[in-house]
Amino acid sequence: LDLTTTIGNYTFANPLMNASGVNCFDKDELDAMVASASGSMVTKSATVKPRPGNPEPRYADLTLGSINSMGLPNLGIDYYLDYVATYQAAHPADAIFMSIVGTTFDDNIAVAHRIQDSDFAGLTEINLSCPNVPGEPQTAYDPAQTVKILDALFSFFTKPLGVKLPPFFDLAQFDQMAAILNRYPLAFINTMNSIGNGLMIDAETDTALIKPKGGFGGIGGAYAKPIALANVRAFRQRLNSNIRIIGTGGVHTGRDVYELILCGADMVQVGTALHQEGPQIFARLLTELQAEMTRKGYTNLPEFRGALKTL
Ligand SMILES: C=Cc1c(C(=O)O)[nH]c(=O)[nH]c1=O
Repeated sequence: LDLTTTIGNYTFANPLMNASGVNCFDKDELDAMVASASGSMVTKSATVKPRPGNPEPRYADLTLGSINSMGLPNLGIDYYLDYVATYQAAHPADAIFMSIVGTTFDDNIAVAHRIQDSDFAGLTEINLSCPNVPGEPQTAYDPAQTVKILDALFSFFTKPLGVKLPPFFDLAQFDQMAAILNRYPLAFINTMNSIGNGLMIDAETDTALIKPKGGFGGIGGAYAKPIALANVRAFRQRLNSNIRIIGTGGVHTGRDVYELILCGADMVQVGTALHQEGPQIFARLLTELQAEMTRKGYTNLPEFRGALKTL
């Protein structure tokens, strides 16, 4: 079966990759992604300077997913630029993604300049949806701030650029956000980030599971799947066809991958399940995706991409 998928001038052998923040913090984790069966990979969202992140416990596995308030721990943009420079020299034909984020408007611009001025030849994902920087609202929930950042970025950034979005829950919000995004030459959007500011409790101690923010953290995993399917579908229905879509949220089986593509996804990222199962999950997901395609009589992704039926 043909699992190739394309974003702009980049073609990937298959649509699977990690979600930023999972299995991509340092060289060891990134090398494990390179060794996996994934079609591509993305680095942990990088800030201008390294960050230790929030106090622990800041992550917990849940029966139906995960909760995290990591607080943007990362080794800084220079570390990840070094890693991708080495990677590109060794894999000139394979494109990977770098994720960037700023805790202020100026930092978003500064970290983007670092990529623009580098030899990085892959795709850049700017994170407009980190829910766990105390005191900082998720950028993409503020339309004016989103416009301000995208106006500034596209005044100098010429490399392929996409945005990582938080989930939206109202059709008017889909309309408003899509109208903004359609004004820019985006290579892709990635929908979605974790569902911000959930809360889970330890039954023995009646205590919040994680320490930061009084236990509030982003929710991923099975809890996220219905929201991710809807966000992929809603943006596919609203965005210009030249803006591709990466679908993220709730992937645990090949059928989950299939359903995000059915809703319109070009690439599919795996977060919580990758954290819980490890990079060998990609070989399992590819086997299961191909089994589902065969069951449905498809031999490639465009045959069923966006083909969700409604009653
Ligand atoms: C980059 C910060 C993020 C984090 C974090 O580092 O707390 N967790 C998420 O679930 N999504 C994010 O975008």
